Amino acid sequence: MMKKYTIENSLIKLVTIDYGATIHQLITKDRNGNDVNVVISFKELENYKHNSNYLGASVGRFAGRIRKEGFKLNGKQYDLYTKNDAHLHGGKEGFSFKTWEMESITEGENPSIKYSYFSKDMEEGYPGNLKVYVTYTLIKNELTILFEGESDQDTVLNLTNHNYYNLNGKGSILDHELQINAKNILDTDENAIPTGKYKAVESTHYDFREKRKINSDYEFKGIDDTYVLDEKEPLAKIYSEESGIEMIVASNQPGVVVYTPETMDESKISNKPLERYPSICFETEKFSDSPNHNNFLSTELKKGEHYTNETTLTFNLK
Ligand SMILES: OC[C@H]1O[C@@H](O)[C@H](O)[C@@H](O)[C@H]1O
Repeated sequence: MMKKYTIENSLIKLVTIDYGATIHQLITKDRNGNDVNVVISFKELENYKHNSNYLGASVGRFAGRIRKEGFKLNGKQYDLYTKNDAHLHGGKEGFSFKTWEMESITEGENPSIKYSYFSKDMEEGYPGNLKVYVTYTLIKNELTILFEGESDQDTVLNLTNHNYYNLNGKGSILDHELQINAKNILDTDENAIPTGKYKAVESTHYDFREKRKINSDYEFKGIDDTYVLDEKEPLAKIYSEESGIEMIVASNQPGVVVYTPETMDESKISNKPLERYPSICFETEKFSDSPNHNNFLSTELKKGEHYTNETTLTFNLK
């Protein structure tokens, strides 16, 4: 049985489940004071077990992709599970498909909930006994998602949360206004594996350096790419005129995978109705395939070293 836990303050209510340490619902108020669930949610918790979208889940041991040849660490070759010629989101059964331990939950002004997961040495082909944690904390109009980890051997680690946002709680994100402070995205091959080069967003539908409606200026063709974040706040910002809700994304990570599926299986989802391009993910993380690229920030986690990925979502009303 999956266990569901709710934390809330006067502005935000967060419902998580221990399976995948998943965010099930993230509820805030629109400008008329009505509740809006700003993430896409499955109706039945059971559906998170067959979650090929990784809806709301904590993703690991390696969020994103690693090339089919695996990787080398300290001169040793590590082979990984592959599908469609790539290793995706930690393998066949990554952290999104594990039951995490609920470590602690607090109430009051700044409520929080902390989950942990212990990944054994060589689980999914990765070296090192690894303990990871995710802590969700609400402070006023902010949700902070803090991932931490420690291993007893050198390993690689790249964690992220996989929420699908829609600031109206339904419909489409095409009318949302988006800003991403990135002049480059990662260039990728036919298997969505980075080539190691950057590609300028200038004069393409990827360019959100100036805030604009997603479907304006360029024909929107969907995005499934890594933005290389410029060190400028905010990393990303999204706003819906309809609800008046603005969400600001801040993170200590170098990249954000922006993913906008064209459709989602509405029969299993509680947000209704859904339209074309129903949601957008902001997966703040290090780059895909980093273990095979010396020019990318390293995803190596040395024995005993402490890993942190801290991402904060701020909700404002306009
Ligand atoms: O459905 C899960 C999705 O996860 C994203 O992070 C990834 O970039 C997409 O290609 C897709 O695999």
